[in-house]
Amino acid sequence: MNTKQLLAILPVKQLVGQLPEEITDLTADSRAISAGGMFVCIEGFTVDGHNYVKQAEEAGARVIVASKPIKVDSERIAVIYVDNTSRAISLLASVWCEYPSKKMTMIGVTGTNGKTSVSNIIHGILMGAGERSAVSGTIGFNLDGVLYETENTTADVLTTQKMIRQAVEEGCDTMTMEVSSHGLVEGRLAGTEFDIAIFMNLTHDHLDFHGTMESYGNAKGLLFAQLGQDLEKRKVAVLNADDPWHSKMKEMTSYPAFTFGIHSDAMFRATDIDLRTDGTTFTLDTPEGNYTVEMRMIGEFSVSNALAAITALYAKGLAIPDIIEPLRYLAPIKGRMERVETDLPLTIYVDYAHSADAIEKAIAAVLPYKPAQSKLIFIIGTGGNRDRKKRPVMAEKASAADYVILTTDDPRDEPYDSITSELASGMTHDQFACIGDREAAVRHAIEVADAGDIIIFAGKGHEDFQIIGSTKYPHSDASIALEEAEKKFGKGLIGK
Ligand SMILES: CC(=O)N[C@H]1[C@@H](OP(=O)(O)OP(=O)(O)OC[C@H]2O[C@@H](n3ccc(=O)[nH]c3=O)[C@H](O)[C@@H]2O)O[C@H](CO)[C@@H](O)[C@@H]1O[C@H](C)C(=O)N[C@@H](C)C(=O)N[C@H](CCC(=O)O)C(=O)O
Ligand SMILES: Nc1ncnc2c1ncn2[C@@H]1O[C@H](COP(=O)(O)OP(=O)(O)OP(=O)(O)O)[C@@H](O)[C@H]1O
Repeated sequence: MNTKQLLAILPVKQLVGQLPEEITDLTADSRAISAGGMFVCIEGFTVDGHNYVKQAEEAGARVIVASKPIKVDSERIAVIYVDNTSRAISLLASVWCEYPSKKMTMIGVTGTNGKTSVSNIIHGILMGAGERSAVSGTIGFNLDGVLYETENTTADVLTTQKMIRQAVEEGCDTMTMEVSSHGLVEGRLAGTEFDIAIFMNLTHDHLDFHGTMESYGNAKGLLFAQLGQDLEKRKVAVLNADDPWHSKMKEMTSYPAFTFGIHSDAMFRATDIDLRTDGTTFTLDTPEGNYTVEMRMIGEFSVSNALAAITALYAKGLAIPDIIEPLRYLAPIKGRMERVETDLPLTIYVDYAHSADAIEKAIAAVLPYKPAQSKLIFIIGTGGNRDRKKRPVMAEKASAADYVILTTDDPRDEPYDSITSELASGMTHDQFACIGDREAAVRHAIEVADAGDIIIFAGKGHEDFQIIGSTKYPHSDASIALEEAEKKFGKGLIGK
């Protein structure tokens, strides 16, 4: 790209050296720079990008954007000094990618729980309806059926713009993004113009980062505030009327709000809900009449997620029958109360619940169907070096199961005992075991299981690793469980 065109947007404090005519690449990662590129030094939580100038120089960077004095070979490299490099990369990213979000319908989904589920339901319905669609979030960046790995739920600002541009180039009509509170606060969505913003819920999580629920709620509110004020644009807030925080989100925007709910009066409401172990049926009350919805996902929380997706797609302009028909065939979302296919005398689910509310909802999804003499065994862990206040609250909710195994979920540098004992302090009964080593915890679940029991392995969901120290080790709850179950119950497993 022409350098002057790229830099026109930037408030430059000082330029040292000679700018090249063209820039071949833009990055904030010295490990990813290519010859002729521009490297922006970002001060992160862990390291300072200004310390990687030498690597960028060696890799062929031609321009460096910095906010602190740096030393380079000024014959070869131009340095642009700005006040704030994080702000600079946001501005540069939008110009570099040519404001791609304006060229598609952009849907943002926020909330403590349900972001991955809702965004993938929307994507699945659109794909089922024959549209080209992209979705980004915890599971990765899915571009019209091809999955790319991502580091964060909401990627950094440059990666975000590059993903949206790629979706535009691939001819996608819609991109749905999971919007985390971290992403909003850190400005990762700068330059992303959303058309539809969805709010799911706000419950205890991430208080290590946000401090209070109020500040956490305000962070989520940014998605709605950032819809803007240009009333000539057709933008819609889609809000969960069952969550009290929805009125706060409504206050954050002047665009119309479409509501959905199960327990509250809402524009899109689910009634006559039939929750089963193999799927769910409900009546959908809408401004355009009533419809019967059938889907393969289980639990009341999935009804809420489906309502959010239906309401958003209606706001986008789809006819209701065209939304609910593909929904009927949609496979359950990976790692979200996903039943492991086996011919064992056990029912096994893999789930991603790692907040108190999600644990409560996951258990409630199966408890009513537990055979009379059987147990519900629930395995839950928390991450090390992260929000510690949520541990006892999570265990309190897990106590709804008959037998609970308290373990770790990416212990990082924290000792196992510190995690499991803080979890144990919230248990309301004594039918539990603390087993910090997650593999041993999974094996223990099978050891204590009898024919007819239900086991939920919670917290890992789609993830296939466990982070110990700073190393990612391969780990699959389902594979370990099936291997152990094969020893105990014999052969004939169909599962993964
Ligand atoms: C606390 C936090 O937000 N951390 C994010 C942040 O990392 P950081 O500030 O530590 O980055 P850093 O390692 O200090 O690097 C600073 C700069 O130096 C550069 N660098 C670094 C090393 C090098 O060799 N060369 C180099 O140029 C980096 O590219 C970067 O530009 O910037 C990184 C790049 O964008 C993110 O991947 C990282 O997310 C980490 C992995 C993380 O765990 N984040 C969590 C808290 C988070 O954001 N979670 C939410 C989901 C929450 C939910 O469950 O709802 C999310 O959206 O993912
Ligand atoms: N609407 C909901 N309300 C409460 N719990 C939910 C809801 N949807 C899903 N869950 C529970 O939360 C877990 C995580 O769901 P999902 O991945 O969709 O949420 P998320 O917001 O993307 O989570 P994360 O922010 O950690 O990526 C699920 O495995 C399920 O147990």
